[in-house]
Parts: sequence; C-alpha cells; structure tokens
Amino acid sequence: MYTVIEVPQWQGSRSPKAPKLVEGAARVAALAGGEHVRVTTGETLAETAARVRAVLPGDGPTVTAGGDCGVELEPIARAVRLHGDRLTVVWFDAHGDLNSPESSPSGAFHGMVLRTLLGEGPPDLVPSTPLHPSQVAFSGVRSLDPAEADFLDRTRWGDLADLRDDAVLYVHIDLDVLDGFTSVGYPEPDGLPAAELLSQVEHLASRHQVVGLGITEYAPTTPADDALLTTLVPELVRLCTTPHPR
Ligand SMILES: NC(=[NH2+])NCCC[C@H](N)C(=O)O
Repeated sequence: MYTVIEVPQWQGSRSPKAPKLVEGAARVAALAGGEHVRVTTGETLAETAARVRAVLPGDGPTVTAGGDCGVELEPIARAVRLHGDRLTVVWFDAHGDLNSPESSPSGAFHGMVLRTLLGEGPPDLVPSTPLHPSQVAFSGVRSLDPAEADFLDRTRWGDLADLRDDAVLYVHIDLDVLDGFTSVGYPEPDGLPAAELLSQVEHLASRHQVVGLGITEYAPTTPADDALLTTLVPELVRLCTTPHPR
C-alpha cells in the first residue's frame, strides 16, 4: 500500500488562483486512492513542512497531492535521506523552480523549491541533506526567469536517457507541464500532451523503482481539466506505485 499525503498549501504561490489549490489538493488526493492523510497548513511554510515530515511513512512509496510545488520539499528530502545517491528526481514542470530568495522575481516559495532542495533557499526550509544537481533530470521545462536560465546553463544535471541502472526515482509532476491545461496558477504554452507525459512516466517506471510521486498546482478552473485528471491521476499513481519489477 502507498500513503497519499494531501497538502492544501497555497501560501507558496503568489498567483491570484492560489486559494483554489486547497480544493485542488483534495481532488487530487481523492483520485489517488491509497491510505489518505490530510495535513492542515500551519502559520508558516516551515510549520506546514514540519507537519508533512511528521506524517511521512518510515518506508514505502508516497504520493503527495498539492497544493503548490512547495509541498514537495519534505517528501523529496525524505527520499534523499532514504536513498542517497541512488535517487534521481524527475522534474516534470513548465518551470525550473530554481530561483534563490535573492533572484526570485515574485518572492513565492514554489518558484524556489528545487533550488532549496539543492541546498540554497530560505534558511528555515533548506533540508539537512541536499540533493546534488546530477540527481535531477528535467522534462517539459520551458519557462525560466533569467537567473534560473543562467543557473541551469552553468550546472551539470542528470539525464533521463542516462540513468544509472540501480537508480530509484521521485517523480514530480506540476500539472503546468501539460499542454493546454489551464487549471494552474501559471499556465504556459507548448507543454506535453497528457499521453506523452504518461508514456514518459510508464517508460521510467518500467525500468526503475519509483519511491515517490508528487502531483501539484491543481487550481480547478475548467470541467475539461477535471475530466482529464479523472483518468490521468489514477493512471499516474498506478504506474508509480506498482512494485518493481512488474
Ligand atoms: N511551481 C510553479 N508553478 N512555479 C512558478 C514560478 C514562477 C516564477 N518563476 C517565480 O519564481 O515566481
């Protein structure tokens, strides 16, 4: 069995749609099945993170239902603690979320969460064991602020086509990676069709154990987007929680 952690955090986003992330987290969690735990948000992001940390299971796969992308902080930090160098984080997202507090144009934590996991972020949120850039591989990223583009260019990242045989994966999916999906705070053109996202995840999950999945940034806006998630979320969860090798 897998644990589904619903985190209705919206305070990490500065989008006018951010309050809708509360309803979105509940919807994604309901579609994900599993053993469902709901975390209530605290006064600060650090307090919410501590609550997430407190409910993470000792072992077994986690499915995190966001909420803004900042909800990935503790589940990914846990995967680093458990799996060390073997872990690769696959970042399916329109955005890099690679801003530092100094470079962020918005001040929003969801645009800094990956950088924070790499060891540079708001001091109360940086995990004790940072992720190394070679443990991160991107898919669908197409909207970067200038400082993020510069950081991306001067850093050696992981490569999905060249994962080590014994790699285990954390699959992060910000729904803004999808093409034409508008139920997010910051939609961007030219994303991945849902079938392409599924086929990439299927390919990865057929070769590697997935130790965590996060599905974030759902801000319900259109019935068509909701209908898409009705099939997409259970399928992603099935692919990522089926024990390996299948
Ligand atoms: N997870 C997201 N939707 N991130 C959007 C970030 C947008 C922008 N790069 C910022 O830092 O504010």
